[in-house]
Amino acid sequence: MAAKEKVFVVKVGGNVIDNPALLDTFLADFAKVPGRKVLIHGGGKIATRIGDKLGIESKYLNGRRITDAETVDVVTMVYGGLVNKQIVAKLQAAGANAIGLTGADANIIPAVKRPVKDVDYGFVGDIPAGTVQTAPLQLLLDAGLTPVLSPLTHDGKGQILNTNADTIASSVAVALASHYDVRLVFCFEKKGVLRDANDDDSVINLINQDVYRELLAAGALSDGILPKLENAFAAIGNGVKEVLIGHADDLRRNTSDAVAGTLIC
Ligand SMILES: Nc1ncnc2c1ncn2[C@@H]1O[C@H](COP(=O)(O)OP(=O)(O)O)[C@@H](O)[C@H]1O
Ligand SMILES: CC(=O)N[C@@H](CCC(=O)OP(=O)(O)O)C(=O)O
Repeated sequence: MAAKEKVFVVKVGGNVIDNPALLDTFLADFAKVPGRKVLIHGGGKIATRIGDKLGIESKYLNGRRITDAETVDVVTMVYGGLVNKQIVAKLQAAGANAIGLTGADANIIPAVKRPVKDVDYGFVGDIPAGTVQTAPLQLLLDAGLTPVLSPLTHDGKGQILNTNADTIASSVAVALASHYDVRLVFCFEKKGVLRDANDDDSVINLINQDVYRELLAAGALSDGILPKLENAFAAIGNGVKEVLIGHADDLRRNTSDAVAGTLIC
């Protein structure tokens, strides 16, 4: 069988997006990543700040934003508009022919509103296995374009849903893995997953299920690192060839043969 072509699926998070110098360096590096690539961005921090200005308080539970009717409007404007279009413009300036999309565009990411159990997350979308549509992404990639996806999905009935950007990255990577050799790289402002969240140099180079359980039991993981690891394991368990979690400044290394940060296996 012929070897599959390679695709890099890269996710960049809110702390990087909120730091203009870090973001510019990251986007310049991303533009230079050779071959087919997809960027997924977050922007939670900016949505929180703009929500505050509008008098709309942000509430999170288990790393997910509780998204009521007012909040879904804020995140639609911030993720689908401001953040997505600024990233696309910067990538164009850096020489990558980027095209910015939400998961509603071309029906790339149909989702299901999270059912109310103990908690009502509001307009938060879960992505059922096998629903991401790869055909539009393949068309764009074949045309030499670089899709830039915001963390918005839709329910097929006209409602935009807010979906954690790490979940989007993992689901897109898994879907593309049927067609390509996929390396998924989560980029944030730490050098990797840390054994001690207060010690930036305590990076764990390799995390398997046993180490993951041990870290959970030790209480070493909190906030946004929880959905990141859940999504990283979902990707590696469902056909994605390589999954890395590292610093935005290490993107060049993490899209080459070298690895900097945490490898998930
Ligand atoms: N053990 C840990 N290793 C790394 N980050 C951790 C750890 N425990 C908690 N965190 C927190 O998780 C955050 C990463 O999640 P998040 O802010 O959602 O990332 P992103 O910017 O990619 O969206 C880090 O900024 C850090 O504050
Ligand atoms: C449901 C949910 O929590 N959605 C996220 C989407 C943005 C995101 O994931 O941004 P980061 O990658 O910057 O954290 C939120 O609104 O915060």
